[in-house]
Amino acid sequence: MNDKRAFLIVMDSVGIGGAPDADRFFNGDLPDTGANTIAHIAQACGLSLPVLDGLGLGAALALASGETAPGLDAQPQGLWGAATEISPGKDTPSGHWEIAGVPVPWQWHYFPDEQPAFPAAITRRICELAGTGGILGNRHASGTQVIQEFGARHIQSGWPICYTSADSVLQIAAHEQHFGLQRLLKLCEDLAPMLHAMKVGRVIARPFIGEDAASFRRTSHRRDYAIAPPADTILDIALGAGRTTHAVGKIGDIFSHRGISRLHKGESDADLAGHLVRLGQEAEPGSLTFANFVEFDSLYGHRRDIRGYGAHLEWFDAVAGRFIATLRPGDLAIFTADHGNDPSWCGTDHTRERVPVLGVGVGTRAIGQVSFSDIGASVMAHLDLPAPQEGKSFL
Ligand SMILES: O=P(O)(O)O[C@H]1O[C@H](CO)[C@@H](O)[C@H]1O
Ligand SMILES: [Mn+2]
Ligand SMILES: [Mn+2]
Repeated sequence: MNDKRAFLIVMDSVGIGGAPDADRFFNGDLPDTGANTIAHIAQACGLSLPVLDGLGLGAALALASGETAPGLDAQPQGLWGAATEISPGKDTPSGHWEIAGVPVPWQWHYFPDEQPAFPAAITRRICELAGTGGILGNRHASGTQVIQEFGARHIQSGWPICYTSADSVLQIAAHEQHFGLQRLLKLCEDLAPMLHAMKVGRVIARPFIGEDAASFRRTSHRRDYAIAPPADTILDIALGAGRTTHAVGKIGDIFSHRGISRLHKGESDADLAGHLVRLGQEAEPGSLTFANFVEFDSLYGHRRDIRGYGAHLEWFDAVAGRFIATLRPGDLAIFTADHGNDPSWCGTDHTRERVPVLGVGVGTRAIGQVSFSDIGASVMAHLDLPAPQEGKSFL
């Protein structure tokens, strides 16, 4: 067997602008045209990313969008390029599945930005499963704001807080103790088949703790109940060929737990960084490690926190350096992203953008403009495994 290892690392929402179809995606009434996560953070507060920029982040930014950014001007030393998505959604599963060789072949169902957001049949089903007389929320919302607003009424009435966003999701926030964590997870799991049948991508359990608006806080016990990918992804192909596949962070949930040998979860990106560095040291010959670092998106992008996002990028850059130091000759590591989430943009939703493709282990190489699925095809080529249904290796 080929001993080479592959590491595919998704920096969730770290986009570089330039998506050719950005005008078809919206935050509120405003199209995503011009959104650029990396450029706008760098222009607002400067960025020092010696590792990622050294691989070619600034060069990829200029290639993707024609933008330059202060501090991102190194001569690329790695494999570098920019990837464009074709799936009709700017959500996390669409981005990851396409990276893994399976663009989304259907239109997702989105709930309208109206009140109520959910049709009566869904509300009835939630009430029946939860044993409650109603639901709270029932609209588009930010998850941190919705628990501030409805948390106290939730504790008092016992009704679950149900909300959605510009993504194809139905999210249910409920208190870990007053409602019960296991009860919330069971509710979401039992509700998911109805939603999946209508092409709603995910039902997401959003447990929280605290006793009043000042102390309500979401916990790391979030769980996503996602539609399964419609074809074999690189994880299915690698596992099916007898390779070990490591899923770090949300990857298990995103792929509906298919094609995964071992899950490595954590409370925070800091925990996941520990897993990634350990896997760099320990992952088996021939293995595939697929990691997602979610906090760029969940803590900073959706919260429109430009400085927080910038600081997290700089923290991650140091993690990337520590991880790269563990790699062995023959290994390939690729850093990329699944969509944008420009914290300088209006609204609170993802932004349609191109993403960087930054590789370590194959020398300095400009790959130019590629597609999301070329990333998965390249990982499979590196591992000497069959290509997924879409994509062409750039190696
Ligand atoms: O505001 P919160 O609850 O973090 O929701 C965000 O998280 C969801 C799933 O990733 C997205 O659809 C976005 O709305
Ligand atoms: Mn994402
Ligand atoms: Mn998100």
